[in-house]
Amino acid sequence: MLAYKKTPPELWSGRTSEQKLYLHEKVHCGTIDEIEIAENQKTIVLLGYACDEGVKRNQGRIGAVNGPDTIRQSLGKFPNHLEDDFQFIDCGTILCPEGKMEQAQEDLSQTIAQLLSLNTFPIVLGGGHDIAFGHYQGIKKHLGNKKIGIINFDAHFDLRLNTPGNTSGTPFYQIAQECQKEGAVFNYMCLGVRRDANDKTLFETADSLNVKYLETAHFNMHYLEHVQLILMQFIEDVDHVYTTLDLDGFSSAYAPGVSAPSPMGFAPNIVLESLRVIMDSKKLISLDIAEMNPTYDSDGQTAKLAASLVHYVMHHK
Ligand SMILES: N=CN[C@@H](CCC(=O)O)C(=O)O
Ligand SMILES: [Mn+2]
Ligand SMILES: [Mn+2]
Repeated sequence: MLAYKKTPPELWSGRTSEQKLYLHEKVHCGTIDEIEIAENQKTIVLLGYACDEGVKRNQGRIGAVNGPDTIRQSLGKFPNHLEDDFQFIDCGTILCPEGKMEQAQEDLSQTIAQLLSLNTFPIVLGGGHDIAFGHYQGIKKHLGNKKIGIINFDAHFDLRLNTPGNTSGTPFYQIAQECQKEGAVFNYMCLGVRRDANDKTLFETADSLNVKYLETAHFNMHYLEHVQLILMQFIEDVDHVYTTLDLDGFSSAYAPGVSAPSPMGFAPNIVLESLRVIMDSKKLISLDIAEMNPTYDSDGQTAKLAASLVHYVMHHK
């Protein structure tokens, strides 16, 4: 691995108790090689991807390099409702030395494949949305020829052509290209797409790649039944689901701390309802949260939202 940082346990802090009432008291920090898993034990592993090189290349506002630690600091203060025999591990952060995004993605991919082979459930904290390319590669390494469905909650398709180079705006185009080369189906759904944040060519690319998507106007509680239905139909067609949550899909009223904010973005309740459908399917193999940018956060509210999402997923696994 090119660059990696073990999480210092002091990063996790909060109220103290005798009964591990808080997540900072439940978590164990260690490298992937130190993880010991008892047979049949449920294990959730947090992994950081501290990289905003892709955002920089995409002409965005940098700062997401500090996303993973900020989410950890917020999450540590949350209550722990996990069963005693449930393991919660923080296996550190993949770093991205200046300009080395592709190497960081490769390191992420290797680590994800290893975590999945250990039968754990990874939750990756970003970092720019280039996290998705590395994360997907790792899942694919582990699953071989199985059908992977990608569900992205995002204001953006992130289907920009990577001919000028890979960025935080190209991950799903890169995956689509790879699927095409291998003669595999590209199973990609994007929920919360903003017409005012994706140009005409991106909609054309999405259509030509048979991407399933819902625009923000139709991704809210008024359309709950429809949202549930299209999610169930999408999930039925694949063997496993990889979910990626780009915080910039949320309205900036909820998530100001991102590289590219969305004043007219979606609200948390429809995301939680969607996550419930995904988790009930029992096909969710791995998840990440992208684009946490503490530089632009206000009163830690985006970090808290990200931590709430992690908390929700952890407690429904
Ligand atoms: N990760 C994706 N980012 C968006 C950025 C949009 C913007 O700069 O406003 C994209 O490329 O589409
Ligand atoms: Mn994105
Ligand atoms: Mn986005």
